[in-house]
Amino acid sequence: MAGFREIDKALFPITNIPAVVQIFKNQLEDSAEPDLALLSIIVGAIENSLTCRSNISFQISEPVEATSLPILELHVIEEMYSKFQAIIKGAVDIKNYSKPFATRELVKKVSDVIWNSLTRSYYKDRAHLQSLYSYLNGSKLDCFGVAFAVVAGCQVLGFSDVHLALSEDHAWVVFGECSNQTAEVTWHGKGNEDKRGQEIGRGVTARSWLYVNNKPVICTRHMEVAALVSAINPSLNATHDAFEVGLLQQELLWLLYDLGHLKMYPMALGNLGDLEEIAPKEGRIQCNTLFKEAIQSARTFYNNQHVYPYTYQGGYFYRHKMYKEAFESWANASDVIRLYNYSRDDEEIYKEFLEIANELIPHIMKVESSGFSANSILKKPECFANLLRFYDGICQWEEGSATPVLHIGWAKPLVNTISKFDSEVRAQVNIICADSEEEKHAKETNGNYFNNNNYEKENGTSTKKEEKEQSTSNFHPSIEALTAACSEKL
Ligand SMILES: FC(F)(F)Cc1cc2c(N3CCN(c4nnc(C(F)(F)F)s4)CC3)ncnc2s1
Repeated sequence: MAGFREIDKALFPITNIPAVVQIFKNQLEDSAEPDLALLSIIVGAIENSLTCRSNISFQISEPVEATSLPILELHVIEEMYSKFQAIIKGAVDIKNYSKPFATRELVKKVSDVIWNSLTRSYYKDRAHLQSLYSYLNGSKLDCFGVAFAVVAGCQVLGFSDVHLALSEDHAWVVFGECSNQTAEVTWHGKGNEDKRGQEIGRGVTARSWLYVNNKPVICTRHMEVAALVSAINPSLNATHDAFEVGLLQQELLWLLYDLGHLKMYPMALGNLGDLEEIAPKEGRIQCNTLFKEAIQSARTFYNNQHVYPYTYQGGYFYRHKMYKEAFESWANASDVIRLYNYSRDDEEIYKEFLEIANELIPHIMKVESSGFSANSILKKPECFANLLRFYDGICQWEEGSATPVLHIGWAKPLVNTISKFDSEVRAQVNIICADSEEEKHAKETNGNYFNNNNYEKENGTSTKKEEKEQSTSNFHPSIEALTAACSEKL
Protein backbone atom coordinates (compact mmCIF):
# COMPACT_ATOMS: atom_id res chain seq x y z
CA MET A 1 0.00 0.00 0.00
CA ALA A 2 1.01 3.61 -0.52
CA GLY A 3 0.93 5.99 2.36
CA PHE A 4 2.21 9.02 4.25
CA ARG A 5 4.90 7.36 6.37
CA GLU A 6 6.97 8.51 9.33
CA ILE A 7 10.12 8.92 7.20
CA ASP A 8 8.17 11.33 4.96
CA LYS A 9 6.60 13.21 7.88
CA ALA A 10 10.04 13.61 9.43
CA LEU A 11 11.00 15.89 6.53
CA PHE A 12 8.39 18.49 7.55
CA PRO A 13 8.14 21.44 7.78
CA ILE A 14 9.36 21.60 4.20
CA THR A 15 11.34 24.78 3.47
CA ASN A 16 13.45 23.92 0.40
CA ILE A 17 13.61 21.96 -2.84
CA PRO A 18 15.98 19.17 -1.61
CA ALA A 19 13.40 18.23 1.06
CA VAL A 20 10.70 17.83 -1.61
CA VAL A 21 13.07 15.79 -3.80
CA GLN A 22 13.79 13.56 -0.77
CA ILE A 23 10.11 12.84 -0.19
CA PHE A 24 9.69 11.90 -3.87
CA LYS A 25 12.82 9.73 -3.62
CA ASN A 26 11.45 7.95 -0.50
CA GLN A 27 8.11 7.36 -2.21
CA LEU A 28 9.59 6.23 -5.53
CA GLU A 29 12.26 3.90 -4.13
CA ASP A 30 10.11 2.26 -1.48
CA SER A 31 8.80 -1.21 -2.39
CA ALA A 32 5.21 -0.06 -1.88
CA GLU A 33 3.47 2.11 -4.46
CA PRO A 34 4.24 5.83 -4.47
CA ASP A 35 1.26 7.69 -3.02
CA LEU A 36 -0.19 9.78 -5.88
CA ALA A 37 -2.51 11.85 -3.65
CA LEU A 38 0.28 12.80 -1.22
CA LEU A 39 2.76 13.82 -3.93
CA SER A 40 0.16 15.77 -5.95
CA ILE A 41 -0.97 17.68 -2.86
CA ILE A 42 2.63 18.59 -1.93
CA VAL A 43 3.69 19.93 -5.36
CA GLY A 44 0.27 21.52 -5.87
CA ALA A 45 0.59 23.42 -2.58
CA ILE A 46 4.06 24.68 -3.51
CA GLU A 47 3.01 25.64 -7.05
CA ASN A 48 -0.10 27.48 -5.90
CA SER A 49 1.67 29.40 -3.14
CA LEU A 50 4.39 30.56 -5.56
CA THR A 51 2.34 31.30 -8.67
CA CYS A 52 -1.11 32.43 -7.61
CA ARG A 53 -1.65 36.16 -7.39
CA SER A 54 -2.92 36.15 -3.80
CA ASN A 55 0.55 36.63 -2.31
CA ILE A 56 2.26 38.44 -5.21
CA SER A 57 3.84 40.85 -2.71
CA PHE A 58 5.68 37.84 -1.23
CA GLN A 59 7.57 37.29 -4.53
CA ILE A 60 8.61 40.92 -4.90
CA SER A 61 9.37 42.02 -1.34
CA GLU A 62 11.40 39.05 -0.10
CA PRO A 63 14.08 37.95 -2.60
CA VAL A 64 14.49 34.20 -1.93
CA GLU A 65 17.57 32.10 -2.64
CA ALA A 66 17.20 29.49 -5.34
CA THR A 67 16.01 26.55 -3.32
CA SER A 68 13.89 28.14 -0.59
CA LEU A 69 10.15 27.64 -0.68
CA PRO A 70 7.18 28.85 1.32
CA ILE A 71 7.09 26.78 4.52
CA LEU A 72 4.88 23.71 4.16
CA GLU A 73 3.56 22.58 7.55
CA LEU A 74 2.86 18.90 8.16
CA HIS A 75 -0.65 19.43 9.54
CA VAL A 76 -1.71 21.38 6.42
CA ILE A 77 -0.67 18.51 4.16
CA GLU A 78 -2.11 15.88 6.52
CA GLU A 79 -5.49 17.64 6.60
CA MET A 80 -5.70 17.71 2.77
CA TYR A 81 -4.48 14.12 2.48
CA SER A 82 -7.13 12.90 4.97
CA LYS A 83 -9.79 15.04 3.28
CA PHE A 84 -9.15 13.35 -0.10
CA GLN A 85 -9.27 9.89 1.51
CA ALA A 86 -12.52 10.80 3.30
CA ILE A 87 -14.16 12.10 0.09
CA ILE A 88 -13.30 8.93 -1.84
CA LYS A 89 -13.92 6.35 0.89
CA GLY A 90 -17.05 8.18 2.00
CA ALA A 91 -18.58 8.12 -1.46
CA VAL A 92 -17.60 4.65 -2.66
CA ASP A 93 -18.76 1.64 -0.68
CA ILE A 94 -16.26 -0.94 -1.92
CA LYS A 95 -18.36 -3.76 -0.52
CA ASN A 96 -20.36 -3.26 -3.75
CA TYR A 97 -17.27 -3.89 -5.87
CA SER A 98 -15.51 -7.25 -5.99
CA LYS A 99 -11.74 -7.08 -5.62
CA PRO A 100 -8.91 -7.41 -6.50
CA PHE A 101 -9.53 -5.89 -9.93
CA ALA A 102 -11.51 -2.76 -10.75
CA THR A 103 -14.67 -2.88 -12.86
CA ARG A 104 -16.08 -0.34 -15.31
CA GLU A 105 -18.76 0.49 -12.73
CA LEU A 106 -16.12 1.20 -10.06
CA VAL A 107 -14.06 3.42 -12.39
CA LYS A 108 -17.19 5.29 -13.50
CA LYS A 109 -18.27 5.70 -9.85
CA VAL A 110 -14.93 7.27 -8.88
CA SER A 111 -15.10 9.50 -11.96
CA ASP A 112 -18.63 10.58 -10.94
CA VAL A 113 -17.46 11.40 -7.38
CA ILE A 114 -14.73 13.70 -8.73
CA TRP A 115 -16.93 15.09 -11.51
CA ASN A 116 -19.91 15.93 -9.26
CA SER A 117 -17.72 17.64 -6.65
CA LEU A 118 -16.25 20.16 -9.12
CA THR A 119 -17.32 23.81 -9.19
CA ARG A 120 -20.31 24.17 -11.55
CA SER A 121 -18.70 26.42 -14.12
CA TYR A 122 -15.17 27.80 -14.31
CA TYR A 123 -12.54 28.58 -16.99
CA LYS A 124 -11.29 25.04 -17.67
CA ASP A 125 -8.08 26.04 -19.51
CA ARG A 126 -6.72 28.16 -16.65
CA ALA A 127 -3.28 27.27 -15.31
CA HIS A 128 -2.71 25.50 -11.95
CA LEU A 129 -5.87 23.37 -12.08
CA GLN A 130 -4.03 20.04 -12.52
CA SER A 131 -3.29 18.98 -8.90
CA LEU A 132 -5.25 17.53 -5.98
CA TYR A 133 -4.37 20.75 -4.13
CA SER A 134 -6.54 22.61 -6.65
CA TYR A 135 -9.28 19.97 -6.30
CA LEU A 136 -9.31 20.09 -2.48
CA ASN A 137 -8.96 23.86 -2.11
CA GLY A 138 -10.87 25.17 -5.09
CA SER A 139 -12.94 22.22 -6.36
CA LYS A 140 -11.45 22.91 -9.80
CA LEU A 141 -9.57 20.53 -12.10
CA ASP A 142 -8.56 20.65 -15.76
CA CYS A 143 -9.03 17.75 -18.17
CA PHE A 144 -5.77 16.03 -17.12
CA GLY A 145 -6.44 16.76 -13.44
CA VAL A 146 -9.75 14.88 -13.47
CA ALA A 147 -8.14 11.77 -14.99
CA PHE A 148 -5.27 11.94 -12.52
CA ALA A 149 -7.67 12.38 -9.57
CA VAL A 150 -9.63 9.29 -10.66
CA VAL A 151 -6.45 7.18 -10.70
CA ALA A 152 -5.39 8.61 -7.31
CA GLY A 153 -8.90 7.85 -5.98
CA CYS A 154 -8.71 4.25 -7.19
CA GLN A 155 -5.32 3.95 -5.47
CA VAL A 156 -6.93 5.13 -2.19
CA LEU A 157 -9.51 2.32 -2.61
CA GLY A 158 -6.74 -0.24 -3.16
CA PHE A 159 -7.25 -0.91 -6.91
CA SER A 160 -3.67 -1.09 -8.11
CA ASP A 161 -4.78 -2.15 -11.61
CA VAL A 162 -6.25 1.25 -12.52
CA HIS A 163 -3.67 3.27 -14.47
CA LEU A 164 -3.44 6.51 -16.41
CA ALA A 165 -3.37 6.29 -20.24
CA LEU A 166 -1.99 9.37 -21.98
CA SER A 167 -2.12 10.54 -25.58
CA GLU A 168 -0.60 13.86 -26.67
CA ASP A 169 -3.80 15.76 -25.89
CA HIS A 170 -6.09 13.49 -23.86
CA ALA A 171 -6.08 11.19 -20.83
CA TRP A 172 -8.13 8.15 -19.87
CA VAL A 173 -7.68 5.00 -17.73
CA VAL A 174 -6.89 1.32 -18.26
CA PHE A 175 -7.91 -1.33 -15.74
CA GLY A 176 -8.80 -5.02 -15.20
CA GLU A 177 -6.90 -8.27 -14.71
CA CYS A 178 -5.04 -7.90 -18.04
CA SER A 179 -5.06 -4.08 -18.03
CA ASN A 180 -6.86 -4.31 -21.37
CA GLN A 181 -10.06 -2.52 -20.33
CA THR A 182 -10.25 1.20 -21.15
CA ALA A 183 -12.59 3.94 -19.93
CA GLU A 184 -13.07 7.64 -20.55
CA VAL A 185 -13.08 9.46 -17.19
CA THR A 186 -12.80 13.14 -18.19
CA TRP A 187 -13.86 15.53 -20.93
CA HIS A 188 -11.91 16.67 -23.98
CA GLY A 189 -11.87 20.05 -25.72
CA LYS A 190 -14.65 22.61 -25.82
CA GLY A 191 -18.31 21.93 -26.35
CA ASN A 192 -17.87 18.17 -26.72
CA GLU A 193 -20.24 15.94 -24.79
CA ASP A 194 -18.05 13.95 -22.37
CA LYS A 195 -17.93 10.18 -23.00
CA ARG A 196 -17.19 9.18 -19.40
CA GLY A 197 -17.60 5.48 -18.69
CA GLN A 198 -17.35 4.46 -22.36
CA GLU A 199 -14.43 2.45 -23.63
CA ILE A 200 -11.99 4.13 -25.98
CA GLY A 201 -13.55 3.96 -29.45
CA ARG A 202 -12.08 1.62 -32.02
CA GLY A 203 -14.13 3.35 -34.70
CA VAL A 204 -13.34 6.48 -36.68
CA THR A 205 -12.02 8.34 -33.61
CA ALA A 206 -9.37 5.65 -33.24
CA ARG A 207 -7.79 6.94 -36.50
CA SER A 208 -7.59 10.48 -35.06
CA TRP A 209 -4.35 11.86 -33.63
CA LEU A 210 -6.21 12.38 -30.33
CA TYR A 211 -6.03 8.63 -29.62
CA VAL A 212 -2.57 8.20 -31.22
CA ASN A 213 -3.69 5.17 -33.21
CA ASN A 214 -4.08 3.25 -29.95
CA LYS A 215 -0.45 3.83 -28.93
CA PRO A 216 -0.96 5.84 -25.73
CA VAL A 217 1.52 6.05 -22.88
CA ILE A 218 0.23 3.45 -20.38
CA CYS A 219 1.55 4.58 -16.99
CA THR A 220 2.90 2.57 -14.11
CA ARG A 221 2.49 4.16 -10.66
CA HIS A 222 5.99 5.63 -11.08
CA MET A 223 5.10 7.05 -14.51
CA GLU A 224 1.94 8.55 -12.96
CA VAL A 225 4.32 10.40 -10.62
CA ALA A 226 6.21 11.52 -13.75
CA ALA A 227 2.90 12.75 -15.21
CA LEU A 228 2.07 14.83 -12.11
CA VAL A 229 5.59 16.28 -12.16
CA SER A 230 5.32 17.02 -15.91
CA ALA A 231 2.02 18.75 -15.22
CA ILE A 232 3.66 21.18 -12.74
CA ASN A 233 3.11 24.63 -14.27
CA PRO A 234 5.69 27.25 -13.19
CA SER A 235 4.00 30.11 -15.07
CA LEU A 236 3.35 33.20 -12.97
CA ASN A 237 1.71 35.06 -15.88
CA ALA A 238 1.92 35.13 -19.69
CA THR A 239 5.56 36.27 -19.65
CA HIS A 240 7.16 35.08 -16.40
CA ASP A 241 7.76 31.78 -14.59
CA ALA A 242 8.21 31.35 -10.84
CA PHE A 243 11.79 30.06 -11.11
CA GLU A 244 11.68 28.02 -7.86
CA VAL A 245 8.75 26.06 -9.28
CA GLY A 246 10.62 25.49 -12.56
CA LEU A 247 13.71 24.43 -10.59
CA LEU A 248 11.64 21.99 -8.50
CA GLN A 249 10.09 20.50 -11.65
CA GLN A 250 13.53 20.12 -13.25
CA GLU A 251 15.01 18.43 -10.14
CA LEU A 252 12.06 16.02 -9.86
CA LEU A 253 12.21 15.16 -13.59
CA TRP A 254 15.96 14.38 -13.26
CA LEU A 255 15.19 12.15 -10.25
CA LEU A 256 12.57 10.29 -12.33
CA TYR A 257 14.98 10.17 -15.29
CA ASP A 258 17.76 8.63 -13.15
CA LEU A 259 15.32 6.04 -11.77
CA GLY A 260 14.38 5.10 -15.37
CA HIS A 261 10.76 6.23 -15.22
CA LEU A 262 10.95 8.55 -18.25
CA LYS A 263 12.19 5.87 -20.68
CA MET A 264 8.70 5.25 -22.09
CA TYR A 265 7.41 8.81 -21.68
CA PRO A 266 8.47 11.00 -24.66
CA MET A 267 6.62 14.16 -23.56
CA ALA A 268 8.24 14.12 -20.11
CA LEU A 269 11.65 13.83 -21.80
CA GLY A 270 10.64 16.78 -24.00
CA ASN A 271 9.54 18.80 -20.94
CA LEU A 272 12.90 18.12 -19.30
CA GLY A 273 14.66 19.14 -22.53
CA ASP A 274 12.81 22.47 -22.53
CA LEU A 275 13.77 23.12 -18.88
CA GLU A 276 17.42 22.18 -19.57
CA GLU A 277 17.53 24.54 -22.56
CA ILE A 278 16.49 27.41 -20.27
CA ALA A 279 18.72 26.48 -17.30
CA PRO A 280 21.22 23.69 -18.10
CA LYS A 281 22.30 21.72 -15.03
CA GLU A 282 26.01 21.04 -14.41
CA GLY A 283 27.15 17.57 -15.50
CA ARG A 284 23.86 16.63 -17.11
CA ILE A 285 23.36 15.58 -20.74
CA GLN A 286 22.53 18.35 -23.22
CA CYS A 287 18.95 19.30 -23.96
CA ASN A 288 19.14 18.25 -27.62
CA THR A 289 20.16 14.76 -26.45
CA LEU A 290 16.94 14.65 -24.42
CA PHE A 291 14.93 15.61 -27.52
CA LYS A 292 16.64 12.78 -29.41
CA GLU A 293 15.86 10.34 -26.56
CA ALA A 294 12.21 11.40 -26.71
CA ILE A 295 12.15 10.64 -30.46
CA GLN A 296 13.87 7.29 -29.93
CA SER A 297 11.37 6.42 -27.18
CA ALA A 298 8.40 7.22 -29.46
CA ARG A 299 9.94 5.15 -32.27
CA THR A 300 10.74 2.23 -29.97
CA PHE A 301 7.60 2.02 -27.83
CA TYR A 302 4.85 3.84 -29.74
CA ASN A 303 5.45 2.80 -33.34
CA ASN A 304 6.51 6.37 -34.17
CA GLN A 305 2.89 7.55 -33.95
CA HIS A 306 3.58 10.57 -31.74
CA VAL A 307 4.12 14.08 -33.21
CA TYR A 308 5.38 16.12 -30.23
CA PRO A 309 8.87 14.57 -29.97
CA TYR A 310 9.62 16.03 -33.43
CA THR A 311 8.05 19.41 -32.72
CA TYR A 312 9.96 19.66 -29.41
CA GLN A 313 13.15 19.07 -31.40
CA GLY A 314 12.10 21.33 -34.30
CA GLY A 315 11.31 24.14 -31.87
CA TYR A 316 14.77 23.78 -30.29
CA PHE A 317 16.52 23.92 -33.69
CA TYR A 318 14.40 26.92 -34.69
CA ARG A 319 15.25 28.87 -31.52
CA HIS A 320 18.92 28.13 -32.15
CA LYS A 321 18.69 29.23 -35.82
CA MET A 322 19.51 25.69 -36.99
CA TYR A 323 16.99 25.97 -39.83
CA LYS A 324 18.15 23.02 -41.96
CA GLU A 325 17.77 20.72 -38.94
CA ALA A 326 14.42 22.28 -38.05
CA PHE A 327 13.06 21.46 -41.52
CA GLU A 328 14.07 17.84 -41.06
CA SER A 329 12.37 17.60 -37.63
CA TRP A 330 9.19 19.19 -38.99
CA ALA A 331 9.20 16.89 -42.03
CA ASN A 332 9.52 13.93 -39.63
CA ALA A 333 6.58 15.31 -37.61
CA SER A 334 4.62 15.50 -40.86
CA ASP A 335 5.48 11.89 -41.69
CA VAL A 336 3.71 10.96 -38.44
CA ILE A 337 0.53 12.98 -39.01
CA ARG A 338 0.12 11.83 -42.63
CA LEU A 339 -1.08 8.41 -41.44
CA TYR A 340 -3.95 9.90 -39.42
CA ASN A 341 -7.37 11.11 -40.47
CA TYR A 342 -7.97 14.68 -39.32
CA SER A 343 -10.91 14.87 -36.94
CA ARG A 344 -12.54 17.78 -35.09
CA ASP A 345 -10.84 16.61 -31.86
CA ASP A 346 -7.39 17.22 -33.35
CA GLU A 347 -7.39 21.05 -33.08
CA GLU A 348 -4.28 21.14 -30.87
CA ILE A 349 -2.01 19.45 -33.40
CA TYR A 350 -3.66 21.38 -36.25
CA LYS A 351 -2.62 24.62 -34.50
CA GLU A 352 0.90 23.23 -34.10
CA PHE A 353 1.28 22.55 -37.85
CA LEU A 354 -0.45 25.83 -38.75
CA GLU A 355 2.07 27.80 -36.65
CA ILE A 356 5.02 25.96 -38.22
CA ALA A 357 3.73 26.41 -41.80
CA ASN A 358 2.37 29.94 -41.53
CA GLU A 359 4.59 31.59 -38.89
CA LEU A 360 7.88 29.79 -38.31
CA ILE A 361 8.77 28.75 -41.88
CA PRO A 362 7.83 32.16 -43.40
CA HIS A 363 9.98 33.83 -40.71
CA ILE A 364 12.91 31.60 -41.68
CA MET A 365 12.37 32.42 -45.38
CA LYS A 366 12.35 36.14 -44.64
CA VAL A 367 15.54 35.97 -42.58
CA GLU A 368 17.32 33.68 -45.08
CA SER A 369 16.37 35.59 -48.22
CA SER A 370 17.59 38.89 -46.81
CA GLY A 371 21.22 37.69 -46.55
CA PHE A 372 23.24 36.28 -49.46
CA SER A 373 25.42 33.76 -47.58
CA ALA A 374 26.57 30.87 -49.76
CA ASN A 375 25.62 28.73 -46.80
CA SER A 376 21.97 29.78 -47.10
CA ILE A 377 19.38 27.06 -46.79
CA LEU A 378 17.94 28.41 -50.06
CA LYS A 379 20.90 26.75 -51.77
CA LYS A 380 20.38 23.37 -50.11
CA PRO A 381 18.30 20.77 -52.01
CA GLU A 382 17.73 18.73 -48.85
CA CYS A 383 16.02 21.73 -47.31
CA PHE A 384 13.71 21.97 -50.31
CA ALA A 385 13.11 18.21 -50.14
CA ASN A 386 12.26 18.34 -46.42
CA LEU A 387 9.90 21.28 -46.97
CA LEU A 388 8.07 19.30 -49.69
CA ARG A 389 7.90 16.30 -47.34
CA PHE A 390 6.50 18.59 -44.60
CA TYR A 391 3.78 20.03 -46.83
CA ASP A 392 3.07 16.67 -48.42
CA GLY A 393 2.39 15.08 -45.03
CA ILE A 394 -0.19 17.72 -44.23
CA CYS A 395 -1.87 17.19 -47.60
CA GLN A 396 -1.97 13.45 -46.96
CA TRP A 397 -3.35 14.05 -43.46
CA GLU A 398 -6.28 15.77 -45.11
CA GLU A 399 -6.81 12.97 -47.63
CA GLY A 400 -9.57 10.63 -46.60
CA SER A 401 -10.53 12.84 -43.63
CA ALA A 402 -14.06 13.97 -43.02
CA THR A 403 -12.81 17.42 -42.03
CA PRO A 404 -10.63 19.52 -44.38
CA VAL A 405 -7.25 20.69 -43.11
CA LEU A 406 -5.97 23.13 -45.72
CA HIS A 407 -7.55 26.39 -46.78
CA ILE A 408 -6.42 29.37 -48.84
CA GLY A 409 -4.59 30.77 -45.81
CA TRP A 410 -2.14 27.87 -46.13
CA ALA A 411 -1.52 28.26 -49.88
CA LYS A 412 0.05 31.75 -49.93
CA PRO A 413 2.86 31.04 -47.41
CA LEU A 414 3.37 27.63 -49.06
CA VAL A 415 3.83 29.02 -52.60
CA ASN A 416 5.86 31.92 -51.21
CA THR A 417 8.21 29.49 -49.48
CA ILE A 418 8.67 27.12 -52.42
CA SER A 419 9.34 29.96 -54.85
CA LYS A 420 12.22 31.21 -52.67
CA PHE A 421 14.33 28.27 -53.88
CA ASP A 422 16.15 28.85 -57.17
CA SER A 423 15.31 26.54 -60.05
CA GLU A 424 18.78 24.92 -60.16
CA VAL A 425 18.39 24.03 -56.46
CA ARG A 426 14.92 22.59 -57.00
CA ALA A 427 16.16 20.63 -59.99
CA GLN A 428 18.59 18.73 -57.74
CA VAL A 429 15.72 17.23 -55.80
CA ASN A 430 14.84 14.14 -57.71
CA ILE A 431 11.38 12.93 -56.83
CA ILE A 432 11.33 9.23 -57.44
CA CYS A 433 8.01 7.72 -58.49
CA ALA A 434 6.64 4.68 -56.67
CA ASP A 435 7.62 1.18 -57.74
CA SER A 436 10.69 2.40 -59.58
CA GLU A 437 13.96 0.47 -59.23
CA GLU A 438 15.24 3.12 -56.82
CA GLU A 439 12.05 2.77 -54.82
CA LYS A 440 12.65 -0.95 -54.39
CA HIS A 441 16.24 -0.14 -53.40
CA ALA A 442 14.93 2.42 -50.91
CA LYS A 443 12.64 -0.27 -49.45
CA GLU A 444 15.59 -2.67 -49.10
CA THR A 445 17.60 -0.04 -47.25
CA ASN A 446 14.39 0.36 -45.26
CA GLY A 447 14.28 4.02 -44.55
CA ASN A 448 14.29 7.58 -45.79
CA TYR A 449 17.64 8.86 -47.00
CA PHE A 450 19.13 11.47 -49.30
CA ASN A 451 21.10 9.74 -52.02
CA ASN A 452 23.26 12.25 -53.97
CA ASN A 453 20.44 14.74 -53.46
CA ASN A 454 17.84 12.28 -54.53
CA TYR A 455 14.88 12.37 -52.22
CA GLU A 456 13.83 8.82 -51.74
CA LYS A 457 11.17 7.75 -49.38
CA GLU A 458 9.44 4.55 -48.53
CA ASN A 459 5.92 4.75 -49.71
CA GLY A 460 4.84 4.09 -46.17
CA THR A 461 1.42 2.75 -46.95
CA SER A 462 -0.85 2.60 -43.95
CA THR A 463 -4.33 1.39 -43.31
CA LYS A 464 -5.42 4.84 -44.43
CA LYS A 465 -3.89 4.38 -47.82
CA GLU A 466 -4.47 0.68 -48.43
CA GLU A 467 -7.89 1.16 -49.90
CA LYS A 468 -6.47 3.68 -52.40
CA GLU A 469 -4.50 2.39 -55.38
CA GLN A 470 -0.85 3.44 -55.04
CA SER A 471 -0.58 6.93 -56.59
CA THR A 472 1.99 7.40 -59.34
CA SER A 473 4.32 9.32 -57.09
CA ASN A 474 4.66 9.42 -53.35
CA PHE A 475 3.59 13.03 -53.08
CA HIS A 476 0.07 14.30 -52.68
CA PRO A 477 -1.24 15.49 -56.09
CA SER A 478 -1.18 19.15 -55.06
CA ILE A 479 2.46 18.97 -54.04
CA GLU A 480 3.23 17.08 -57.24
CA ALA A 481 1.43 19.79 -59.24
CA LEU A 482 3.38 22.49 -57.42
CA THR A 483 6.75 20.87 -58.07
CA ALA A 484 5.77 20.22 -61.70
CA ALA A 485 4.81 23.90 -62.01
CA CYS A 486 8.16 24.86 -60.49
CA SER A 487 10.15 22.57 -62.79
CA GLU A 488 8.27 23.92 -65.84
CA LYS A 489 9.80 27.28 -64.98
CA LEU A 490 13.29 25.72 -65.37
F1 LIG B 1 -3.16 14.39 -20.35
C1 LIG B 1 -3.30 15.31 -21.31
F2 LIG B 1 -4.57 15.29 -21.74
F3 LIG B 1 -3.04 16.52 -20.80
C2 LIG B 1 -2.36 15.01 -22.46
C3 LIG B 1 -0.96 15.16 -22.00
C4 LIG B 1 -0.12 16.21 -22.26
C5 LIG B 1 1.17 16.07 -21.65
C6 LIG B 1 2.31 16.92 -21.68
N1 LIG B 1 2.38 18.06 -22.41
C7 LIG B 1 1.63 18.30 -23.62
C8 LIG B 1 2.52 18.69 -24.72
N2 LIG B 1 3.40 19.76 -24.34
C9 LIG B 1 4.20 20.30 -25.27
N3 LIG B 1 5.02 21.33 -25.07
N4 LIG B 1 5.72 21.68 -26.17
C10 LIG B 1 5.46 20.90 -27.22
C11 LIG B 1 6.08 21.03 -28.57
F4 LIG B 1 5.19 21.53 -29.40
F5 LIG B 1 7.16 21.81 -28.49
F6 LIG B 1 6.42 19.81 -28.98
S1 LIG B 1 4.33 19.72 -26.87
C12 LIG B 1 3.57 20.13 -22.96
C13 LIG B 1 3.44 18.99 -22.08
N5 LIG B 1 3.41 16.60 -21.00
C14 LIG B 1 3.44 15.44 -20.29
N6 LIG B 1 2.41 14.58 -20.23
C15 LIG B 1 1.28 14.91 -20.90
S2 LIG B 1 -0.19 14.01 -21.00
